[in-house]
Amino acid sequence: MRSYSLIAPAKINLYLEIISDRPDGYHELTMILQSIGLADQIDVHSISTDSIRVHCNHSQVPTDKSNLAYRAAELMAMQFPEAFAQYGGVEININKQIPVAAGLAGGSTNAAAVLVGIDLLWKLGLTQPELEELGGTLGSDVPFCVAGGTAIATGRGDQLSPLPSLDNIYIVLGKYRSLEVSTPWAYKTYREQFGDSYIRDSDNLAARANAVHSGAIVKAVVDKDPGEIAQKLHNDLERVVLPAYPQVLQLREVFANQEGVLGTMMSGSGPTVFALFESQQQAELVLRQVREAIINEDLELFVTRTITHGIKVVSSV
Ligand SMILES: C[C@](O)(CO)[C@H](O)COP(=O)(O)OP(=O)(O)OC[C@H]1O[C@@H](n2ccc(N)nc2=O)[C@H](O)[C@@H]1O
Ligand SMILES: Nc1ncnc2c1ncn2[C@@H]1O[C@H](COP(=O)(O)OP(=O)(O)OP(=O)(O)O)[C@@H](O)[C@H]1O
Repeated sequence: MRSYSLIAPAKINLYLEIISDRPDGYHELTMILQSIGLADQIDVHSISTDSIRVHCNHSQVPTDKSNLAYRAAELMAMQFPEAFAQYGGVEININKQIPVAAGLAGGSTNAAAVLVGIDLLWKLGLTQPELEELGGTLGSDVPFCVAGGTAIATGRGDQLSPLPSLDNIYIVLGKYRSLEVSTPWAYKTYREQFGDSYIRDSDNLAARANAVHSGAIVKAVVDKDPGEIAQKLHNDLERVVLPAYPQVLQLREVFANQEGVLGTMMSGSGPTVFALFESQQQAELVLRQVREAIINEDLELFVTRTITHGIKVVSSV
């Protein structure tokens, strides 16, 4: 095969708790990550020159080396120079549907798809843990994007433990097109404001265990109880992003006041806000109500749902 098309789903954070900072400059986290139906399509194919080329239909997405998909291809070329020499270069087409810089792991899932696609193109036969490990060198969210489904993520977000799959919880996503939140800014601001409460004593296991409060939502996920999951949603980064972005706070409040919303929260470092629903009908109704409550063409709204997979191959030629 010389060409693969892959679906690269976005993620939301059902839970994000910051435990402490780390010597490597990252933060120690406890998260629950969830793949959702909103996805980009990534096409990868071999080309005769020994170069990496990226094309994208979205004007805000760079196509040079700063694109995470480009960096994923470059990493594969460096790790597997013989395969790169044998199969030649790679052309990557990104059909972007996931809002950019939105807290939905758009770049990370594109990178994950390129790792999976090149593994297939070059017949490397890498295992999922090997792909996840490579992904971790590109970004903290990339290993989850390879695996997908529902998972607890610890460490800097790259250590994954799968949870039972959550299928068909319906979701409305809201994002202001012109608002972007920088992930490094969000973590840095959090550290400046709340760093005093970090548990830095790595030997004090009891203190670290007490610092993690994810037990109730993990139980709700294991019980597959959407109402209970929605009650236990949590994201520490809301503490810095909501005060700095009043529009995001307002959107969250509008969601919270709609009938049928099980729960609402900001995803990752934002600014996307999501709300959870029992049915697609309720989700579509609330989308229309929010559109009427906030008359602003800058606000984009999507209905989607939880899904049980990460990167998926849809065709090969
Ligand atoms: C906000 C989340 O999307 C939630 O899933 C992730 O924690 C961020 O994942 P990501 O975008 O893949 O992040 P990376 O590319 O690894 O890191 C971007 C920047 O975010 C900060 N960062 C990220 C992850 C982490 N555990 N601690 C951090 O402090 C660091 O400043 C880092 O330089
Ligand atoms: N393939 C890509 N898709 C989208 N953005 C990319 C990509 N590669 C690089 N970028 C750059 O990365 C920045 C962050 O975009 P991205 O959509 O990945 O953010 P995000 O969803 O907030 O990520 P995360 O949830 O992992 O923190 C953008 O401003 C964009 O310039």
